[in-house]
Amino acid sequence: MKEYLLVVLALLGVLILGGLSLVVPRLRRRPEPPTPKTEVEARPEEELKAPPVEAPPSEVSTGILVEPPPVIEAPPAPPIEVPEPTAGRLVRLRSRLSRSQNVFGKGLLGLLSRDHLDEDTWEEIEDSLITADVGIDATREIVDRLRERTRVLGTRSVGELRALLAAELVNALDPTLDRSLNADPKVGMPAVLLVVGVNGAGKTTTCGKIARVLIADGHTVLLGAADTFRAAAADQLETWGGRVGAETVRGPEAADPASVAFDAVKRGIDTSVDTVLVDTAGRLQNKVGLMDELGKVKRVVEKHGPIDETLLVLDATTGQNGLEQARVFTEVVNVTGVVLTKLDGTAKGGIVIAVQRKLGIPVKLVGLGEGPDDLAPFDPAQFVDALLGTEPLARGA
Ligand SMILES: Nc1nc2c(ncn2[C@@H]2O[C@H](COP(=O)(O)OP(=O)(O)OP(=O)(O)O)[C@@H](O)[C@H]2O)c(=O)[nH]1
Repeated sequence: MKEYLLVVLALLGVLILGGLSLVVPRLRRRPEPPTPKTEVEARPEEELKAPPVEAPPSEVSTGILVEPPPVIEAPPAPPIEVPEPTAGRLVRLRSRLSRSQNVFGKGLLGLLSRDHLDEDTWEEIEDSLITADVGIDATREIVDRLRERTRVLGTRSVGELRALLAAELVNALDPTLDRSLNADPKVGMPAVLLVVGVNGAGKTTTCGKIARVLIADGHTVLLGAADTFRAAAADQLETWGGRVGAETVRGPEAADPASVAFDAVKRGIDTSVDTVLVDTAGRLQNKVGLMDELGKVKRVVEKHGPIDETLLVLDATTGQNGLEQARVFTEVVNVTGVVLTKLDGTAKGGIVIAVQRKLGIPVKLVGLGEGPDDLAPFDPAQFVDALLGTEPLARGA
């Protein structure tokens, strides 16, 4: 009996120990926080079910032709612009000369209208002209002639004085000079225009604007990007050309400018355009190597035939300093015309007179703003009318 009791107790002990080993680990383990459901998991199952995909009916099984996927067309090329006509541009842009108008129209006319034109007044007139960059020699001539004519005239009305001043200024601008652009082709050969000047004068912009001037006047034009020094210049020129449908010939970066210019003229001959306009890199007149390079561009282009026009682009805001630069250019290439840019940004509009006197070369075009058609053929009478604020038809000089 005792033995039987011991066996029962031993069995009970085993059962109790076994039960504890099952319960204790459960009690020790801390419950894990529930992991937040992702947005997708949070959505009801129904929602997650993809809509049923219908298989396209097969042509074989249905006998119906399946349309091919639509062809995505390239965006249409921007329309070719029609540049403004060149006639009347200077009249349209006359207000751009407002800073110079203050000197000539208001300042000079005010002085001339004084009751007594004494020595001090004449000195003031002289100073105004010199400040407006007319240049000393031209100023002396203009003032001497004005003194003489006002003395002869005796009493003077404002209208008469305005007419006298206008006549003297037009005379100083030499209205007899030929200012037309030589841009007409010869038999089998386009006219070739070379555009030169110092850095930042506005050559590339002016090339683009000249292309528009020529196209407005009925020419076909090809542009040559021989400014291989400034990486963006060729892109800039190409954009200008693209707007008016003119092709641009360019070379690889840092290519020999003479070879790009040569290729451009060759392409112009092959495609029978009327005019090839060659843009060159800006260069300082005192850099001998760069000036020699310009001479080479000219010589290489001339293997095709003579250059018809070499335009020197001058920044009007550089005033008298620009004149010395200009002189050196005329020694290296045969400059036939001047383009005076940025006249809209200066009160020194008299620089037109000084440039022509110093270089003996006509100003053919003037830049009066950054807009694509803000380049005008230069006309002395219209320019003086604009400077003096005179109505074009009212000027009786
Ligand atoms: N206000 C005004 N700005 C002008 C005129 N002509 C050119 N410019 C500006 O002058 C700046 C220089 O023009 P660019 O054509 O790049 O000059 P660039 O001579 O080719 O320059 P480089 O190749 O560096 O020698 C540009 O911001 C033009 O918009 C103008 O008549 N009036």
